[in-house]
Amino acid sequence: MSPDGASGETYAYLGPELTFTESALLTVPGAAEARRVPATSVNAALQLVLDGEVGAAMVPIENSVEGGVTATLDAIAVSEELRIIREVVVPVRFNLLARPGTRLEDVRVVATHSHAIAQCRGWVDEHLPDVEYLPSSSTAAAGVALTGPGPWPWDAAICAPVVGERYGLTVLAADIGDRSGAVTRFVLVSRPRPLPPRTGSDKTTIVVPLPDDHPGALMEILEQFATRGVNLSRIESRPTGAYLGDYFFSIDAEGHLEDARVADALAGLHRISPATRFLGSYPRADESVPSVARHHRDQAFEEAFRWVRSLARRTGDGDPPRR
Ligand SMILES: O=C(O)C(=O)C[C@]1(C(=O)O)C=C[C@@H](O)C=C1
Repeated sequence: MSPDGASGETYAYLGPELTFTESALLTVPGAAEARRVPATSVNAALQLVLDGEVGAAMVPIENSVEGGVTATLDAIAVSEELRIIREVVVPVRFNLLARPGTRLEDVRVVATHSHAIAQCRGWVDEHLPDVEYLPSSSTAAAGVALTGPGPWPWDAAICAPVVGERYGLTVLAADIGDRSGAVTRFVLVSRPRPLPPRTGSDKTTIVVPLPDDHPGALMEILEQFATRGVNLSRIESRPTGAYLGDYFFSIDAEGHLEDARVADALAGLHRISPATRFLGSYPRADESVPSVARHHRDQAFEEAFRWVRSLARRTGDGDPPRR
């Protein structure tokens, strides 16, 4: 199967239609024509991949205001069978939508996704200080629920503007996000398959369990990247769930597994934390190319290894020294 979009690929995503996740999926070449299966949660979307019902799933992983999407971070951290093959970054803008005839002062209960309310908290506190908030499985699900027959569990929904346009809902307030320029990052996740080729502008996601509880353990992890000139674009600690204080680190590093500096950093991590897991190398959404010092480039690693091997030969008649 091809890495994305092309012939025969099928997709799951956090649905229903008109979620931000669907708009992320529609940026994948071929996805608009492909079979797309909406799921009611991140876990349900990933399960469709694991069950072989679809080839890949688009799920949110990180928001510029609210941070990591823990459902995704945890699900991909524990499964041996999931790999990230692509990332997509989508701008997020929110409208407060209601059935026609509803006025702002009528709104007692608002529903939306937990990441959306967190991004609109300032506006809601200022304009609807007494409102009750109900979490919904996605922004679009909260909007769609207002279009069915009553009784309605909430008076208004915080959604992408397109939800109002599609369903004829009234815009009670537009662009209510607290931070203009907010973006959410999504990842396309499949079962293990050949890695997307190295582009020179790539990211590698890994999970590193904290090896054992001793001073400097986190420093040892970070050193593996620092000494090889590998920049990190995200590092988050998540509880393993086993007991209080047991954590793993979810890390995005600049570069591809085929970059010698990244492969060498992973080898170092494996030595200090053997349960380190590789979750994929894939092209960066922003296409930015990291500046890599001469001594961290592939050629410098190759030359250095050649030099080390040559030392053994120079000690005698060509055979490595005996122990
Ligand atoms: O509810 C949606 O529309 C989603 O796609 C989920 C989600 C998220 O998980 O962060 C995506 C983008 C926005 O930040 C708010 C909600």
